Amino acid sequence: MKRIGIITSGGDCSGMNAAVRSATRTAIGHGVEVLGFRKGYLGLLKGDYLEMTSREVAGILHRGGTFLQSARSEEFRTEKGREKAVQRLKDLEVDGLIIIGGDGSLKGALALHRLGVPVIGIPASIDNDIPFTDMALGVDTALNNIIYAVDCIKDTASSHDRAFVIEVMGRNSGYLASMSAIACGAEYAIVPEIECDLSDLCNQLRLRWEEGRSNAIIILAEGAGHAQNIADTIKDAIGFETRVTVLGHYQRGGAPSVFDRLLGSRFGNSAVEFLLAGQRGKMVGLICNAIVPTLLETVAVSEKRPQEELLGMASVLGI
Ligand SMILES: Nc1ncnc2c1ncn2[C@@H]1O[C@H](COP(=O)(O)OP(=O)(O)O)[C@@H](O)[C@H]1O
Ligand SMILES: O=P(O)(O)OC[C@H]1O[C@](O)(COP(=O)(O)O)[C@@H](O)[C@@H]1O
Ligand SMILES: [Mg+2]
Repeated sequence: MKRIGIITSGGDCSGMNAAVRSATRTAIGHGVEVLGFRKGYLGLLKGDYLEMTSREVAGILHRGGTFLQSARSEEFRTEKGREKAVQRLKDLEVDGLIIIGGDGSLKGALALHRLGVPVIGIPASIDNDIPFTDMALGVDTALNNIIYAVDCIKDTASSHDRAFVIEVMGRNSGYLASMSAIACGAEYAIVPEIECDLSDLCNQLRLRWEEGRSNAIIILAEGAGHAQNIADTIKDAIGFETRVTVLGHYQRGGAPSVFDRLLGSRFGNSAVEFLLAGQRGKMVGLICNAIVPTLLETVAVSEKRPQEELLGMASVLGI
């Protein structure tokens, strides 16, 4: 291979820059040129790229987001769009592509692989909903952001005897909600994977209220319910004064944690090594602390569910 491309696609997350830097420098170390396409599949379709040098990726390791920028592209979802992307790669004499992104971007990577493009995917999404990797890039930093915010809210909740419903990200994934509930000692986590019985939640909070616990933290994954409705239901059922905080995109930014810097560096390095060694249509994943490649075909048809024992632990520790 003489020239490869790199893109960051879908929801951005901290650690993407570490992966771009590592992949770029690994390729350059092998004498391979690197093009960094801007804004994910959008830049690929437009032919909007940067010629990546070792200097180009200097000073980005500690920065959140992605300096290549990210986007969601409707055109790439169409067959015509993907054929245009393949032609663009041929015109630019790009022999292989590293795709850093979430579940959707990795499905796009599989589509390109089926069209004959040598691709390796890197899982990057704060949702941690991608199978065949214990952790995706960005998850650890997002969790650290959340626990900082929840700890702050706990101080004010206890000062005023209030219950807070704190909405965290995860439209279809309860990972951030359940793990942050354990890490912050929240009373309850509401996740999309498990039906929430609001009357049961209120009964439990009432028991605690009667025992003298006059504040509560309920962490809600954004896809699992409406924060204000839940807060109103708790207020009506128990008499707790309630407040809602939506953490929103704050969770996705900020300097990557040590874990995400190391993971991004390992993913970027292995992705290029695998690509140059002739592996095709695979995703690198972290499994039992080793970087393991899995076929994108397998990743696409598999589902990652939150670990039942951790969800159970979240409810037991909230007592
Ligand atoms: N099934 C699919 N086939 C082809 N391309 C896809 C598919 N799903 C997503 N994509 C492409 O990947 C982009 C990012 O996907 P999205 O789901 O929005 O984010 P993420 O990768 O973070 O999950 C989409 O805008 C689209 O261009
Ligand atoms: O960036 P947007 O368009 O506001 O989307 C928000 C969604 O992106 C995420 O932050 C990350 O999801 P993806 O990595 O799959 O894009 C979700 O938790 C959230 O629901
Ligand atoms: Mg996604």
